[in-house]
Amino acid sequence: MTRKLRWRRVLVKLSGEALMGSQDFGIDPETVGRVAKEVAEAVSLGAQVGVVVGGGNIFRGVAVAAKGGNRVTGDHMGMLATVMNSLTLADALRRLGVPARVLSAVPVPSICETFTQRGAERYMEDGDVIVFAGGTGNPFFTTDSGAALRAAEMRCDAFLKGTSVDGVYSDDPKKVPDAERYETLTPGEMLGRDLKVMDATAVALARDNAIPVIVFSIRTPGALVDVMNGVGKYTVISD
Ligand SMILES: Nc1ncnc2c1ncn2[C@@H]1O[C@H](COP(=O)(O)OP(=O)(O)OP(=O)(O)O)[C@@H](O)[C@H]1O
Ligand SMILES: O=c1ccn([C@@H]2O[C@H](COP(=O)(O)O)[C@@H](O)[C@H]2O)c(=O)[nH]1
Repeated sequence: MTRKLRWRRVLVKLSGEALMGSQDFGIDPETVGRVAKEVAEAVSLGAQVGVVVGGGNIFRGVAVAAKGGNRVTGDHMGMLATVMNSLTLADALRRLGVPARVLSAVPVPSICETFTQRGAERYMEDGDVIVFAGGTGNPFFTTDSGAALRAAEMRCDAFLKGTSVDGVYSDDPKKVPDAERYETLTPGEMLGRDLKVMDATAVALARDNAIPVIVFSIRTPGALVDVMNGVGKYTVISD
């Protein structure tokens, strides 16, 4: 018996920091392999999958600005960091036999294709996993906003944010141990309470396009497939 798919097409946002594994910086190949396997399993359920990887394991523009440097240059470097993460994830997917393509909002034509909505649509319909690199292509944004933008452009049925915590809490659970996890929240509640797990632009963009956001822990093995099957621990943000 074939299980009914919860969503036909999903955008999976993976935290850059999750790719570090137990390291303090950079890319841990073993962790990338484990995450790629989980994406491959999501694909095997029959869904069309787009992925956005953050860059926090390598570089964030705000870190430059905090030290008095040029924020725009810092953001350019951050976007290039997401290209690096995307390349390694796509390679790991291909090693598992999953066709994967990196489409970057920042043109680096000798390395990967430049993002166009039409190109991405064609590849997704063919069943390729698209790894959307370079965020929005603009400074002063984050990959969460880039992911919400791609989810809207690609008409995804859900935006699955895989991060280092297993949902949205009443406060940052890493700082406030007795913070409570929400099962569901509306985007209005999320924005009104200024909850920080993802930026307000991303929440608003998903809300305006009626795309539910599911926040789950990509550090928990199997959590992505559980979310696809509607089980496990996560928070749903939707009206
Ligand atoms: N109310 C909250 N509920 C849950 N997490 C929160 C909350 N407030 C702050 N956080 C923090 O937000 C973090 C997730 O945001 P962050 O931007 O660090 O991750 P990311 O987007 O997954 O990573 P990256 O930028 O590397 O892609 C969590 O690690 C958590 O500590
Ligand atoms: O649209 C975008 C997306 C990202 N950036 C820069 O990249 C880093 C890494 O992304 P995270 O979302 O923080 O993981 C980000 O801090 C920005 O510096 C960008 O400029 N525009």
